[in-house]
Amino acid sequence: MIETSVSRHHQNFFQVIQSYYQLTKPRIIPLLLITTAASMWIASDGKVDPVLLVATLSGGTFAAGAAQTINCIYDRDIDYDMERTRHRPIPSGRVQSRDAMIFAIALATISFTLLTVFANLLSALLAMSGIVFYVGIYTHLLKRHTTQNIVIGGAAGAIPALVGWAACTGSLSLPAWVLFAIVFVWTPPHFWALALMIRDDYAKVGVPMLPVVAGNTATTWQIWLYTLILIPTTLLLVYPLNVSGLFYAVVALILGSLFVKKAWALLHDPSNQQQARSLFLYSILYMMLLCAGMMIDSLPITHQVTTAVMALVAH
Ligand code: HEM
Ligand SMILES: CC(C)=CCC/C(C)=C/CC/C(C)=C/COP(=O)(O)OP(=O)(O)O
Repeated sequence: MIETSVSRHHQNFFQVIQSYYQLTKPRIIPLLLITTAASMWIASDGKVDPVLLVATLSGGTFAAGAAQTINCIYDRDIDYDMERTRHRPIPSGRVQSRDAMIFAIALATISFTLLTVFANLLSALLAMSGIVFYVGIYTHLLKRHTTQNIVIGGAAGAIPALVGWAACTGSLSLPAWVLFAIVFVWTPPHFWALALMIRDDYAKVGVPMLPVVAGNTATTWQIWLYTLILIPTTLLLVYPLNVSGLFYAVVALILGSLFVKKAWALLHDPSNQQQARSLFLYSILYMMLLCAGMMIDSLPITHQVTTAVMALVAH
């Protein structure tokens, strides 16, 4: 079908490496890793074993790379038709589907091995379930069939937080599920803000992304509602769970207020591409800084400083 063998034969070694690298959609992976790291920091009270950290983040990287590669194979038809995705390695003919599948299986195998050997079986199985969920549930079952595709599919992107927790503790307790919920609730505003900007691309290939089916106004309402749920969800770590403290609470509230402000502006101007773009970019910065806030908060020194400051204020 779309695959051509033209360009494949004209690539030098580095271009081949680059093509395989691109299959993993590498720009998204760092943020997935930041959520994993934040989870690990909280799970181990700010004292993460460096070997475990490196092994878990590597395992997470390979699993996410495998998931994205299989997604690239599955979606090659629509990727070819959309401007934004046309130049990906498979639709542009630089990598064959069969080779990409071998690459994905290799990545998944390395991931499973790393996580089982250096962390534990639970974290390895969770990472594999992330691949299965992203490919089987999101890409296959939902993406082309329902406007709720990314809401339910967003669970895949929230699994790395569980992987981090499991790697440190060997189990999944309540805080792990709150971290999962934070990424889960964050995903709809993150993605729909972008979908507002590239609505026509999705419409062209018949992917029923919310703005395509329900329109801009309905989408900004949904973004607004998820944003309102997101803020209290982030605070569950402070109360009632008490695994994060004052520093994180302040960070979460400041970052959250800005999110609400941007979602509110978009709600009142649903067709403003600039606002949508601003919210999309901010969603990424938000998740980075929120996770950084969790990590800093979990450090013993932060606990000492905030306790001292509280004591001063109380006097
Ligand atoms: C079902 C859930 C999600 C969908 C459908 C989605 C979709 C997208 C899309 C289409 C892009 C634009 C990428 C491009 O231009 O090639 C994007 C960008 C991005 N996404 Fe998501 N995303 C989801 C969840 C997540 C999650 C869970 C994370 C990490 C925690 C994440 C992190 C990012 C980042 C960091 C970018 C910016 C990449 C860049 O610099 O271009 N996304 N997302
Ligand atoms: C633990 C583990 C392995 C988890 C996997 C999590 C994972 C890969 C999440 C990615 C979410 C994401 C960026 C979807 C892109 O959607 P899309 O495919 O619709 O984007 P596109 O339109 O750019 O193709």
